[in-house]
Amino acid sequence: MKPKKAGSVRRLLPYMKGYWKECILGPIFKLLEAIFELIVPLVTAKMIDVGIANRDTGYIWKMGGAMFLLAACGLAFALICQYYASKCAYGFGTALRRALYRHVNTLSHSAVDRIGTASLITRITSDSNTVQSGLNMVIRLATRCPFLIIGAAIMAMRIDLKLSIIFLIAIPIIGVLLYSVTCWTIPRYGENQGKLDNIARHTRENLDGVRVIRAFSRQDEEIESYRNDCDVFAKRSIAVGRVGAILNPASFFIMNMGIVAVLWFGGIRVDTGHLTQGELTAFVNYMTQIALSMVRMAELLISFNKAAASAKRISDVLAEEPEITDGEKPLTVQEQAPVLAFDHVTFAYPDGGEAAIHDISFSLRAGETLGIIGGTGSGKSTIANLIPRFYDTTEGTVRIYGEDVRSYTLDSLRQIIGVVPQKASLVSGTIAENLRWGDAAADDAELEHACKIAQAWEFVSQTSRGLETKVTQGGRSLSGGQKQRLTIARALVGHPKLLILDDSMSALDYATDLELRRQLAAEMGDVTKIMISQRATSIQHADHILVMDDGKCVGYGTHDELLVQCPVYADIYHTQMQ
Ligand SMILES: Nc1ncnc2c1ncn2[C@@H]1O[C@H](COP(=O)(O)OP(=O)(O)OP(=O)(O)O)[C@@H](O)[C@H]1O
Repeated sequence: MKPKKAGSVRRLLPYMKGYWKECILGPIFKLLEAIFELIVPLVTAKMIDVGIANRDTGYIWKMGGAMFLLAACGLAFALICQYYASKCAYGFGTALRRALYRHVNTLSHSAVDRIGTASLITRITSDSNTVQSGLNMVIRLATRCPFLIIGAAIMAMRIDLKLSIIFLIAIPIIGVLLYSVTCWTIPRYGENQGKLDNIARHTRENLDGVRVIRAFSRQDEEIESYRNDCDVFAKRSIAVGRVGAILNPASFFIMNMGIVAVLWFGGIRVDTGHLTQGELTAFVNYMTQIALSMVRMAELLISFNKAAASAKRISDVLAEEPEITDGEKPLTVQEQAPVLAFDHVTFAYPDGGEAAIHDISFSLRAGETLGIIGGTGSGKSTIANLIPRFYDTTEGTVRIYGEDVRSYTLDSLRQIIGVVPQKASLVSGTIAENLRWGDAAADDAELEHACKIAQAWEFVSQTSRGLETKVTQGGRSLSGGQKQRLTIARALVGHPKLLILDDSMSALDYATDLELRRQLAAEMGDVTKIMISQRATSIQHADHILVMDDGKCVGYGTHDELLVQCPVYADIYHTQMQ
């Protein structure tokens, strides 16, 4: 197994491809807006010192017009910047979400188990949105705020250097405040997203298991437990928000105290003739610009920190290298070689402790059927999971047509295998759309044929729309047995060479189970089948039966042989026959 690498925010940069132009032009237009903003106080000063002092109405109108023009240009530049920022941020967000979704689909089952589906959903949705908003904010403010702070400070210093000492004291105080709050909040934003994962996991489990919750009258307990998760998230978010919220008023307070000082000492300097009234007004305007920019800078930092925490979480997923890597050659059918062989296979789930199966060996030729039986948790599904490489073996080799499954490309390997998982799962859409997952090109006649073998045609044909009947999310509109039959039909549509039925007939009544097995034998005689079941009657006619107990093979042979040689099998069979 490849070690898990830590993600870095730099990993997200490639998704900016195609948006660098907007990312550069946006801040340039914002800078132009800021330059116009810096000129306004100078025009105001002229208006007061020349226009008002000399009661020159024409001059006042002229300066008023200049201010209007500056404002109009500033607005136009701001709008252009907003356009570029949105285009870049939304484009980047979309590319990131797509890449993340694509990458999650390449991850091995163990990586998905480790990260958790709920956390993956939060990362694809909430975290991507946070990064997207953060980028939008950075494009709009990251250059403008420092530029305005430095620019306004220089302009103010040009007006009166001595008076500037006041904001030269105020700015570092605010800087220290910003730095301290940022250092405190950054790690907490990351932790909070983790709490959001808990809420997502809880929501998912509760919605999936809503019927069980009602059956056990657990609504009150589940609501209480969900409320606790939400409370923890809310409390932590409020705590971080509170500290973040100090920034605005504290920065304003410090800057406003500075403005009071400027007005106080500036008034004295106006009296002594060192400063004009217009210059003092311009000075105060620059102070206000600095204050506002500092506050916006604080908001930017908060937004940036949130985005950085989310970017790290996304990057961690992107850093996961697919453990199941593609083999080199496409699978080709070899008539002479066994279709499937397990050669001393041992497998332990990552983080699962002891091996789930130990030293399993068997071999199957074309058209043969293997029945696997054993108690709960004995390792039956684990054997099935290793064939299409949902997991790779820890020791030993799984071979198809005589070659290690790892040598084949995943697509060609999985194309010849029809898997019917233990948990029947369908997606929203029509029955036909679900069945065509097996083979997108299959026509209606093929779908009908597959349904007939899987004993699904009877109920499908009875619905008013037949194959075009809608299936609700997860197949909730169907009974357990109907879902199982459709998932079997879906696997058959793909014309597999190897069919794996993982306890897929448990919801069928005995007569349907029998008829299904008859049809499979008659219509799919050349297909190699693995039938996992808890029912001895479902597998007793198989060519070979593998008996599993606590991860070990405790019997291998035909039904008659095992009745004599394998006490575990004999026990299961006789108990079920009673
Ligand atoms: N994703 C997983 N991560 C860790 N351990 C797992 C995982 N899946 C299964 N196991 C463990 O591996 C062992 C074998 O599980 P497996 O699902 O193969 O049993 P099974 O015989 O198919 O059981 P059942 O008949 O109940 O479906 C069990 O102890 C189980 O707890």
